[in-house]
Amino acid sequence: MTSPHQHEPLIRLDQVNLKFGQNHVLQDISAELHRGCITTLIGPNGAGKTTLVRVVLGLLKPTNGTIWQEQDLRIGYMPQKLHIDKTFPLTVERFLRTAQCKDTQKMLSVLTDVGAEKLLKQSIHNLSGGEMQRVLLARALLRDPNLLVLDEPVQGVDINGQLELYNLITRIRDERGCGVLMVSHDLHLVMAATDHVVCINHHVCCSGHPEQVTNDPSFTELFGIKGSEQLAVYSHHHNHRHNDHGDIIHDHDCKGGC
Ligand SMILES: Nc1ncnc2c1ncn2[C@@H]1O[C@H](COP(=O)(O)OP(=O)(O)OP(=O)(O)O)[C@@H](O)[C@H]1O
Repeated sequence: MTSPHQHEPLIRLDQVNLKFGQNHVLQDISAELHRGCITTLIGPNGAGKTTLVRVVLGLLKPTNGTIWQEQDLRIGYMPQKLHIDKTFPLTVERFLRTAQCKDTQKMLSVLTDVGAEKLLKQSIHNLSGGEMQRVLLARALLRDPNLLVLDEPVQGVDINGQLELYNLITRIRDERGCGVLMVSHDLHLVMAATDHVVCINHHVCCSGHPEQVTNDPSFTELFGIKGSEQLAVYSHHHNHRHNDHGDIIHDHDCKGGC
């Protein structure tokens, strides 16, 4: 979908810092999210990805730095995990109602958008990993978001299911023209459809366009030609290393990576 508003900024972070006590988790983070643009946030365990997402969601206030957001910003959030007590009977319909939606037609519409319209009356406890992710995505769409925030959306899903979910996210972006911020735990694989990659390890290590995987035999072997065409490796060009606390050690021959 093309729109005159495409690529307009939705949210802008400028020199954002956040400390939990002595733990300086976010250090001078500057980034922009745009309409119609998929931004993928990558980085090692404990790098501050989820913390940054929580700042974007407005759940955490930065220690210092500024955040500008468009007046009409509506965020749809898909969490990393959801713990629902197995003894608590819950259908997909009742689960979607927890997003303040009582309109069954609207629920069916978002479930149809994610290819899960048959699941409305199903117990949430009987869903496969991929079905659960689709239902979580449908819930995020109920608010008609112009920014979708997805924390590890393919977690617990097999490789074919992952590719399907990535395709689905791209289609939703194309149809709705919304911006997408996606957290990925994988340093090596980001989908080719990602427009922008931001790698953080407390600070922004590097950011830019993902590189297309073309003739890498291991990718072709793992994912097949179709899959490898859709996956890209993000090359890291660092001019620094980190010590054990994540602080920067300037080094023009960076061996440590992010
Ligand atoms: N509410 C909190 N209070 C104190 N420390 C926190 C809090 N939330 C996160 N942290 C700390 O901040 C650091 C970054 O955590 P965060 O969850 O943002 O990392 P992450 O990059 O998302 O990690 P992972 O890839 O493992 O999910 C960690 O050291 C974590 O212990």
